[in-house]
Amino acid sequence: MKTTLSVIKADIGSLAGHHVVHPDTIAAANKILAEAKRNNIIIDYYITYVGDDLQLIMTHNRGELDMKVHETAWNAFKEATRIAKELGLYAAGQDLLSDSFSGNLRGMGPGIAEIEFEERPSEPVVIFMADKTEPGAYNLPLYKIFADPFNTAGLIIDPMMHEGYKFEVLDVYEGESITLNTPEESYDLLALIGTPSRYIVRRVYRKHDNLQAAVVSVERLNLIAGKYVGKDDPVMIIRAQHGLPALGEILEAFTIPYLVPGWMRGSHYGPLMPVSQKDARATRFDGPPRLIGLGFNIKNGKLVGPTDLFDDPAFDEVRRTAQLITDYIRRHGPFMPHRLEPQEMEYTTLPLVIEKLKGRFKKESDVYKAKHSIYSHEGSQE
Ligand SMILES: O=C(COP(=O)(O)O)[C@@H](O)[C@H](O)[C@H](O)COP(=O)(O)O
Repeated sequence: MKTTLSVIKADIGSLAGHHVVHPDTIAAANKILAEAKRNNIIIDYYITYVGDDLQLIMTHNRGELDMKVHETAWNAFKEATRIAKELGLYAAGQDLLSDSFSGNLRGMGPGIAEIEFEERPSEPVVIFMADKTEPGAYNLPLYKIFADPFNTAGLIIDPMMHEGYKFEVLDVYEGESITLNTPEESYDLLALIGTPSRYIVRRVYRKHDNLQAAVVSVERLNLIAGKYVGKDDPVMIIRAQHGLPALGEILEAFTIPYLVPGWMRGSHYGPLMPVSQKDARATRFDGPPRLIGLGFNIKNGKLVGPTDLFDDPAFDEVRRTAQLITDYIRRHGPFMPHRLEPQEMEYTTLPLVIEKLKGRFKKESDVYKAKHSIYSHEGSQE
């Protein structure tokens, strides 16, 4: 029988601002998941958080997008929201865009990463969870892990990996997807995923046997809601070892605190800082964007672990570099390239401010007029 690993997350309200999940809301979600386990809807579960996002990690045999599993997650988020409201936590129920559950959670606000597989004799998985950024933030490490031999030695050395991997990329503006093969189509792949706000790596497969190796939650909240409702704060599952990238090759991709969009008001680029669970809280300028990584083994659907992967001095220098980048880029204040580009600011509250100034602009010669508005997607470079 196949096992499904479902990681479903939502911001249902947090303590002292968009900062950290409150333990009482975790306890509320725990009651619902414990009951689902007793009723054999799920086999096992683990609940955690990164910043203000509540993370439900569940195993079962029901496949992806299963109604009962998704309803369980929905009920857990609803119950946690009820407690968040009782405690007066900030932005209670923020990511629950709908009032009632209908079939599965797609398009309802929570982020979803699910993967169904035949368990190998030993099944190591890594779950990454980020706060104050968006799904395209995983494009860069996924490329490094599955396509860059300077990161992943196994691409050269291990015959099971040597043929390469297939990347399924979603265009979130057009609602289309494309699958590209590496290494032969690497440049085409990079041409797309170098624009991570639009082209998001959703799944990765090993080429020679189609084994699925990775999945990302691709929901972009603001595109779904049509307005700013917080950042998507994506999760990613990667299967490791024995013909897949080794744990250390997966973690190697996070040794540079690369710049991601998000941070304060979802409107700024900042370094993605890998931290331990105890530091998974947004502080400086509501950030900097944080990433945690938990490692598990899955045996007959049971979750063995976790191990807190960035709780390690080997990542101290990465964090220090992230602080230096933070200091440097913060000095740009409201100026690009710290602040996001206009197309992305469209989903924040900035257009309301600009709208107010509209009547005060005076007509000038057409020489100064561009063919397209910078706030319109039409005719843009993307
Ligand atoms: O990005 C943020 C929240 O995103 P998140 O909830 O983590 O998805 C924060 O920086 C807020 O935008 C900021 O704290 C202002 O919040 P409000 O006062 O507008 O709620």
